[in-house]
Formats: sequence, C-alpha cells, structure tokens
Amino acid sequence: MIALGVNIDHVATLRQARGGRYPDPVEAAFVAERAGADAITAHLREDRRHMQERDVEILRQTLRTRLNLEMAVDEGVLRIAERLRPNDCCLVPERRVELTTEGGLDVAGQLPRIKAACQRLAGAGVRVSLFIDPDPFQLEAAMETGAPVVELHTGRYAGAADAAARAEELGLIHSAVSLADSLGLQVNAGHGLDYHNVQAIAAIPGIRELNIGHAIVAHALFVGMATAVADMKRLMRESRG
Ligand SMILES: CC(=O)[C@@H](O)[C@H](O)COP(=O)(O)O
Ligand SMILES: NCC(=O)COP(=O)(O)O
Repeated sequence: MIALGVNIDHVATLRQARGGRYPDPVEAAFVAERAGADAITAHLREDRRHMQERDVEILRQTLRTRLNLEMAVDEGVLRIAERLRPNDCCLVPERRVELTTEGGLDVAGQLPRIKAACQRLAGAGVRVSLFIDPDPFQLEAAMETGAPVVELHTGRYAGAADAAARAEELGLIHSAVSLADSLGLQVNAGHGLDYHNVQAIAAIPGIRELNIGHAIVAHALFVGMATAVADMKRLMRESRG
C-alpha cells in the first residue's frame, strides 16, 4: 500500500496572509490524520513564509502518525531539527526568491556539506530523506551520504507542457525508481502532484510514499480537508489495483 504524506504548508500560507492565528496548520494536520494521512509533512523554510517554529514544535508533540520535516541545510533549522528530532527530515533546496521548490537538491555538487548534515540528523535519531531530481548522478551521490531515503522531485512531470514531455519525465522517474531500489534506497516522490496526475506516479511499484500538499489544500477549500485527503488516498489506492 503506498503511503500519503500530507504537506500542510499552504494552510499556513493562508494564515500568514494576515499574520493571524487561523487557519491553524496543526488543526489541519489532525483532520488529515483522521482522514487517512500516513504522515504529515511540514516545510520549515529559512524565511518562515508559511510554517513557523511553533507549528512544528506542536506537531512533534501531538501527531499520531509521523512528522516529516522538510528543510534546507540551514544552520538555524538544523539546530531546530536536532532539538525536535522529528521522525523524518527531508533536505530540500531553498531560494528566498522562489515561489516554491524549483528542483531537486544538488547533492552531487556539494557532497561533503550534505553528508555532514545527514550525519548530524542521523546522530539525532532522525531518518533522513534527500529531495532530488530523478537523475542517476544525484541518486549515486545520495547513496554516498548515507541517507536511507530519497524523495524524487516530480515537478517537471507535473508541469510538463504536453503528453510527450510528461511521458518522457515519467520514464525518467521509472528509471530512477529502479536505480534507487538497486542501491537499497527507499523511494518517495512529490511536488506538484494533484488529482489528475497522481495515479501514474502512485502506480509505480517501487514508490513507498507520496508527499502532496498544494493540491490537497486547494481541494480542501471546496470540499474540506477530510474529504480532500480521502479523495487522494482513494486515487492512490486505486492506482495500485
Ligand atoms: C520540496 C517540495 O516540493 C515541497 O514539499 C515544498 O514544501 C515546496 O515548497 P512550498 O511548500 O513552500 O511551496
Ligand atoms: N515534497 C513535496 C511536498 O511535500 C508537497 O509538494 P506540493 O504537493 O505542495 O507541490
């Protein structure tokens, strides 16, 4: 059964629009868990544009499933992760000017730095995942860091301009899953997945977990968070037959 990690960042985006107390991403996480989320993903960005330290502290103390903390290799956030010790940390690239994550982490180009961060988090008892493009060089580098998990960036698949481009990206993802499996890495995937494009990814047998947020939160505006999560879980379940 493929697992669903619900990313609640954009509940916090709505809250930060006025810098108030609601909607509370923690409440969204509880609803998502009751609706079938297997984990909650929260991206504590260095610029704190959405999730706040208060949010991840409460999530760490209250979740019934797992907390997957997404973060850049930023000293301040690393120290928070070492203190909170979430179940999982997923290392992602960040640029303050980006609207959202634009690609995978360049592990191959900064291997000593990423490896040191992985060792610090593993030393704190955290399972580390690396958010990378479906690229053989990045997969080989990810294995060098000792991180047991990779999350394949599905953004280019999700944003493909036409069916041919989407099929090409899907092929790269299939190949990356096979290589990751041969390297002994757990394979997750995420970014830009929605109710129209998720099933082709969820159907790939070697993928253990999908992290999905923006599309679920957007759907939840119209049907509620519980139904939005249940709808996504059903599509993922049906994709496996
Ligand atoms: C790494 C990734 O693809 C997302 O989980 C990330 O959280 C996107 O950043 P925003 O949530 O800020 O859009
Ligand atoms: N790592 C992907 C994630 O957590 C959610 O990405 P998105 O569904 O908000 O694009």
